Amino acid sequence: MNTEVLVDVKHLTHQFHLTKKAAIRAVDDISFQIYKGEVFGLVGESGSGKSTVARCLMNIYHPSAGEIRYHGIEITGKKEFRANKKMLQTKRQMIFQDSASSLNQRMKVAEIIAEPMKINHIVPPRGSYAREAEFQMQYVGMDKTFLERYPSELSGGQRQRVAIARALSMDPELLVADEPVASLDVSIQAQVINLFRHLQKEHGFTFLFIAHDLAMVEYLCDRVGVMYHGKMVELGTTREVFSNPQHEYTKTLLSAIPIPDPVQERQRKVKIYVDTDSDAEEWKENSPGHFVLKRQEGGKKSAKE
Ligand SMILES: Nc1ncnc2c1ncn2[C@@H]1O[C@H](COP(=O)(O)OP(=O)(O)OP(=O)(O)O)[C@@H](O)[C@H]1O
Repeated sequence: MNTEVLVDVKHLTHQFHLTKKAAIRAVDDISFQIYKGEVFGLVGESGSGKSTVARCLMNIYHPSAGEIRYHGIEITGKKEFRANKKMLQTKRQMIFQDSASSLNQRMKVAEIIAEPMKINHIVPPRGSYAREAEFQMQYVGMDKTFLERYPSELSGGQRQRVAIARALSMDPELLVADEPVASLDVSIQAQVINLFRHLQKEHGFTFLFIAHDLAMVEYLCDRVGVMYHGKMVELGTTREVFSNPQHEYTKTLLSAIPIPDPVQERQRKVKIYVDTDSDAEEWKENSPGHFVLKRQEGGKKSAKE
């Protein structure tokens, strides 16, 4: 396995501030690396912080703490980001779960695919934007007749292929796909997953694949990180994690029929950190399904349930 590090995440933390005094810690001090050319899977239940990690990696969110290095460059710093903006915007591409809202509904497919090349002043390798769009469409298994259609005239699977074609038009080094098949029919999911596998092998991009479906992760990924409550509780090769899970949560995830555990269910609540006892009371009352913690100096927390 190539162990050249492309993305190096150290002590990444991200909080969403709900009010001046209350915040959700979506990602809580996690560290991991993504190697060049590998498929890295991020799994975990809904709300465990996967999308927040992805968005921090893509500079969509500015992390509350920690650092992210891409090719050794610290990209959370504004100065470094600006100095490397073109490389970071072209060489890292992201595909979202819902292509219906991530694609511009007023543009035809040909324009959608060519748009990032135009914005980034990239000369199309095949001579014209039209030819480049046609090539990318065929690369993702779609007929060129679709180029003249609007996203609303396509099925969910076709739209997701267009989103992939658009991302690949940038010749990315890192592709981040956040639950890219979650909104598709099961039969179409398999096609798109196979397409990802084929494209990754052929193109060789580094791939961060976010999913909650373990079968897909096992099929696609070289290594996997398991997230739980904003923490990365397990990290290893897919084979290691699937054959010998160490963390209780991973074991639960992997068991074919998860057994409901009232203690775990209680812990599964989203944590909200607040400053005072009265805030805690107020949040507790107004936020069923949340676990309210009082912030203490030195980072220690005490439960206020
Ligand atoms: N913009 C936001 N404002 C406030 N809280 C947010 C925001 N985005 C996410 N959160 C909260 O942060 C936590 C982590 O959310 P995140 O979307 O990163 O999890 P996830 O594992 O990707 O979940 P899913 O699989 O449902 O997308 C959740 O508690 C979520 O409610």
